[in-house]
Amino acid sequence: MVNYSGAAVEARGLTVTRGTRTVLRGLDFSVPPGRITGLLGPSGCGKTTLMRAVTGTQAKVTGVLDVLGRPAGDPALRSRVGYVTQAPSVYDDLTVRQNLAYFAEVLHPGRRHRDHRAGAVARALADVDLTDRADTLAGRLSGGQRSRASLAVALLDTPDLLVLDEPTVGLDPVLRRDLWDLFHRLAADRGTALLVSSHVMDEAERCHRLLLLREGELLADGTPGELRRRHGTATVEDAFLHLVDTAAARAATTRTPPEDRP
Ligand SMILES: Nc1ncnc2c1ncn2[C@@H]1O[C@H](COP(=O)(O)OP(=O)(O)OP(=O)(O)O)[C@@H](O)[C@H]1O
Repeated sequence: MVNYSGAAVEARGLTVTRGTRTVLRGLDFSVPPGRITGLLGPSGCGKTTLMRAVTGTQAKVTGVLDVLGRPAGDPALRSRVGYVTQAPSVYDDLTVRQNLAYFAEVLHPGRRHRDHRAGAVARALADVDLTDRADTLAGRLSGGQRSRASLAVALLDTPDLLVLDEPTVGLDPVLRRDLWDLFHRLAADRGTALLVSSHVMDEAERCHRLLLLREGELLADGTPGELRRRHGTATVEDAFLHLVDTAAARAATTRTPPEDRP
């Protein structure tokens, strides 16, 4: 269960520049514990950059960004924040169990942690339903199994915050459903806060809360139901399109000199 008070992530005026570009512009948002927060938006809008900032792997971050009550990137957060990037993070020439044992050893080296490591490896394998594949080389797994093996690595330390960058890309509908069921179990049973990015809008409906991002700005923040009601739409996707069109129209009006406006 969680051992911090308040939000898992609290951002105020979060701004990130990459190269000469401002990629995130003054974002205010929070990520609550025990809930799945979806981060949605078109390719290139800044989802990965936001996740990198939260996990302390992004340079040139300004504003306030607190994670589990500490500044993002604080060394004390290392074992409490799990991050799964878009690229699988397992070694192909090791079995799934050997991969997990290796990462567990990095996290908790030494003989005195041996029993703890064995327990953590067995639990992570069961969490992602790969126990029966534990002795298969990672290089021989299917795409979906490799994604789940990477997720198992992030689950080794039962993190309070799990940050997942497009975890369901390329998975078939059954695997996607199973993964979302797992995310819901982690949130409900362990109080884990999940921040999950996707550009698949039907996954938005599976989240408790949504952050809709476009060109580095937060277009909306609320539950799927709130977003649908606020914009009078049947789906979150329609609400998002409505917001995008409104933002584009506003930007066009701002660019047009007053004397040229009708
Ligand atoms: N190393 C970099 N240097 C400069 N700009 C970068 C760098 N990496 C990414 N960007 C730019 O930052 C912006 C946001 O990229 P980011 O990867 O965060 O978007 P995204 O929403 O995660 O996209 P996708 O859904 O395609 O993964 C993009 O316009 C991208 O071109």
